[in-house]
Amino acid sequence: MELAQLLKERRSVQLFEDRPVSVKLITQLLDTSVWVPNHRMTQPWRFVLVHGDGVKRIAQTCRSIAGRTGALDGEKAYNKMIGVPALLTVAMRENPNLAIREEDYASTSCIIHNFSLLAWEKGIGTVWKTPGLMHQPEYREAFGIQPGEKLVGTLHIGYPAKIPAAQPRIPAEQLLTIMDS
Ligand SMILES: Cc1cc2nc3c(=O)[nH]c(=O)nc-3n(C[C@H](O)[C@H](O)[C@H](O)COP(=O)(O)O)c2cc1C
Repeated sequence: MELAQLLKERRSVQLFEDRPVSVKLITQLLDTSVWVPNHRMTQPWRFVLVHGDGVKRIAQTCRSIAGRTGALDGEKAYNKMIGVPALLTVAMRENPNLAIREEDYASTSCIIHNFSLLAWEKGIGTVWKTPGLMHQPEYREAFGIQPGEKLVGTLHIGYPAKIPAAQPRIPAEQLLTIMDS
């Protein structure tokens, strides 16, 4: 697939087939995804992949957080998670220097999008999730996220059961200022 087509046709997928995604393939895609630009080459990222019975454990954690905080319907939170074949949580070491931290976040975000595109090319769907509950200690603990690490998000990964329609983008022409002097 041409890169331009891949960029435009990738969608965030919320519903997945009940079919596992190979851990070997995910690892290979990740190994390509880390070839991002990274000022100072800090490479502050790390990944936690949860699949199989692990997803059930995370779904139970989400239900328990929802029950405790009352922010979400516990069963809804559980059911949303239990249907996801694989969860990839991306963590980033938080540099005390704000400028470096922002650069690091930019690079880590590039990895996530690289991964989503490479996965899409293989017929695998993803969605980058940053739910409110990911800031809760139990969610961080469930993925083994350490103090001093930013949880950048959790990617839901699987073969798409439904591909959502594209949401229109503002043409870049309307957002572009060109200066020639
Ligand atoms: C930083 C970031 C956080 C996101 N968090 C969520 C989320 O928590 N839940 C969700 O359903 N989608 C989330 N998304 C996906 C967006 O909703 C999605 O990209 C947007 O609706 C456009 O759809 P598309 O990716 O299919 O083009 C997130 C995307 C980004 C970049």
